[in-house]
Amino acid sequence: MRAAFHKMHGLGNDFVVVDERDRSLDLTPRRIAALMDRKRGIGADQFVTLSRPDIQAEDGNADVNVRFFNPDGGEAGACGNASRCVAALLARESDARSFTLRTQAGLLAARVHGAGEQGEARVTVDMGRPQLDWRAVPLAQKADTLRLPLAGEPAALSMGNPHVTFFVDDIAASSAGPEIEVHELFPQRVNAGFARIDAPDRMRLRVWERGAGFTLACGSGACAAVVNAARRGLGERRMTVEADGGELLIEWAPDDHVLMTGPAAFAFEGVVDLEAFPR
Ligand SMILES: N[C@H](CCC[C@H](N)C(=O)O)C(=O)O
Repeated sequence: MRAAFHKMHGLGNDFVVVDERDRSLDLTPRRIAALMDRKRGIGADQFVTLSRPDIQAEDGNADVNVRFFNPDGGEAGACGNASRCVAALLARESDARSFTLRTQAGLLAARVHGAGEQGEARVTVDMGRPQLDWRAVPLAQKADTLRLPLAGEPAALSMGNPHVTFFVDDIAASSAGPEIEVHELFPQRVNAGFARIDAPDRMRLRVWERGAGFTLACGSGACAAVVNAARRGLGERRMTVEADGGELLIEWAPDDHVLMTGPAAFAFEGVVDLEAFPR
């Protein structure tokens, strides 16, 4: 079975996007992982599938259903950079510039500001409300998510996927990612962000992503880091987040929704023979 795909990225956090709106593809976790393999497959940080929304769904009509998968084959409830890319893709198909994406995290509103054919679009996604309760992160036991009982006293929350944020002085020294990802406190594992506050409205951030390792940028991680910084009184509710791959603008709005604005770029398109990859 041959499948068309779009290779896209948000600040270097890159994705293979496949479209199942017209036909289902024979995708298994093992095949998805193989397609993301940078040596054997197309190569990407995450794999994204689009499918037709169920118009009977009680939570309102979405333009598209979106699922996100990590290189280890695990599924993630949210992916900020990929959400911007999906909106930019939809903006190439019509004159519309506002879209509703149904993800595991819920319905996300996206607005595309100028979708260039090959250039970068600038997209704002409403990533919804952060979930601050320990059960929502989730944690394995009751704890104050503002200061977890771990070295470095990080803060934790869910953006539809689990995040923990360490506030550090030396970003380069942040090497605890792999251990934190699989720490027993996080039954669904966790994305570990290391944030250095440079000004009340500016931070530097690196994220060891669950199932992927350090990436050039992490959209949901940037949302988590800004909310956690504001909760701790370390930053304002609107901050520029400087990732390795570039900058995102994050605002924890007065209505408790987190708005993320940044680029979405088209790299190339292709067709892949899925049978060449193990089921
Ligand atoms: N590794 C993340 C998913 C991708 C998040 C990141 N790429 C983003 O832009 O939000 C997780 O397992 O929850």
